[in-house]
Amino acid sequence: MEDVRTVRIDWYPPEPSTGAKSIVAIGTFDGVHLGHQAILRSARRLAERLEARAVALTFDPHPRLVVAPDAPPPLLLTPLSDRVALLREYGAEAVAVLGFDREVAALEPETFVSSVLCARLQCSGVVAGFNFTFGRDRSGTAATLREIGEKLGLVTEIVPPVQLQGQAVSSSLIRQLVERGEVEGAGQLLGRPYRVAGEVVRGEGRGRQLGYPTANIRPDPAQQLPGDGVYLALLDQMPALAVVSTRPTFGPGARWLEVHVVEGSPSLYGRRSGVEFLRFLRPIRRFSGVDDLVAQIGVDRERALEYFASATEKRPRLLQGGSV
Ligand SMILES: Cc1cc2nc3c(=O)[nH]c(=O)nc-3n(C[C@H](O)[C@H](O)[C@H](O)COP(=O)(O)O)c2cc1C
Ligand SMILES: Nc1ncnc2c1ncn2[C@@H]1O[C@H](COP(=O)(O)OP(=O)(O)O)[C@@H](O)[C@H]1O
Repeated sequence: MEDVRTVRIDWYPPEPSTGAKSIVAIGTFDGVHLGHQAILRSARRLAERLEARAVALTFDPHPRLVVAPDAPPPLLLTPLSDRVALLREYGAEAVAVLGFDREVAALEPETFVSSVLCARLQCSGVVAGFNFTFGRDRSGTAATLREIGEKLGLVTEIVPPVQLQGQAVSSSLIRQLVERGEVEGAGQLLGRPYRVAGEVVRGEGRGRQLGYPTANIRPDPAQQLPGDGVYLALLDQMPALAVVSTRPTFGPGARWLEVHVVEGSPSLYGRRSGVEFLRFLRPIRRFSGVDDLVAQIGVDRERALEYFASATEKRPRLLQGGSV
């Protein structure tokens, strides 16, 4: 397919202002981590210099789902709506979401740049990460992008890898940390706590009987959940304990995310709530009886109260959504 007029592009906000030239920050951007944030900052700076608009171009579904359909699907750090919001928060004035399919994946690199970037996005400059690949068989690399861009008169910037404590920041590294329950490390690479959002649904009412009601959150099934464990967390900014488990004490079932707000009794059913994971507290255990479980939850709650008392003292912005 060399006619790209039919390639689907959704804009956020919906109507791009017509005629304005754009500087396009391009990538899958899952996680919108420190490396992605550096790309967005470069695009914003370039846009200001060239009096253009900073646009983030991202792909949905995740390209790996399309190019490797038989492999297990990658679990996302940021479902699309979160990703779009974060791209805007970190500097994109508009976000363009390219409907990624086999035809887009098969475009020649030159066609992608001239027809998608230049014709559809009115691009006058492009910014990508050092390891960006695109086009047929991922034959386009950052170097190819620079080469084609220069031929077409585009300003091109390639952002080198961002490192933290000697490690290159990457979505797959963050995914591994989240999966292992290392949410603090993941948060450092993201530049903010790892967040999972979803609707609060009714459970079996057991939590309330135990004296510790828990809001059951139903996340997007395509999002990576932290590994099983009890975590210090914020639920819509409220200090909380988040539990990821199969509830082994009551006979293992499906994996759930549930959250106990440590002070107060907010009414949460039906609401869309966000859980920010701050720190791993302990692994899940199978208790021999309900009394032991309740005693342990009491200890967990004490530790949470202590943590939040000292954290808010040291970092007053904690409860206003400041990074921890
Ligand atoms: C802070 C906290 C820690 C918990 N830890 C465990 C645990 O280690 N093992 C376990 O089987 N259940 C644990 N639970 C209990 C269950 O996950 C769950 O809260 C209880 O079964 C209530 O379920 P319900 O939502 O159906 O009412 C914990 C609950 C809380 C609030
Ligand atoms: N401190 C609290 N933390 C979490 N949820 C609370 C809290 N206080 C009240 N709730 C409410 O109680 C509900 C959970 O009660 P629970 O008995 O565990 O119910 P169920 O398992 O049936 O959802 C939550 O969805 C929320 O609306």
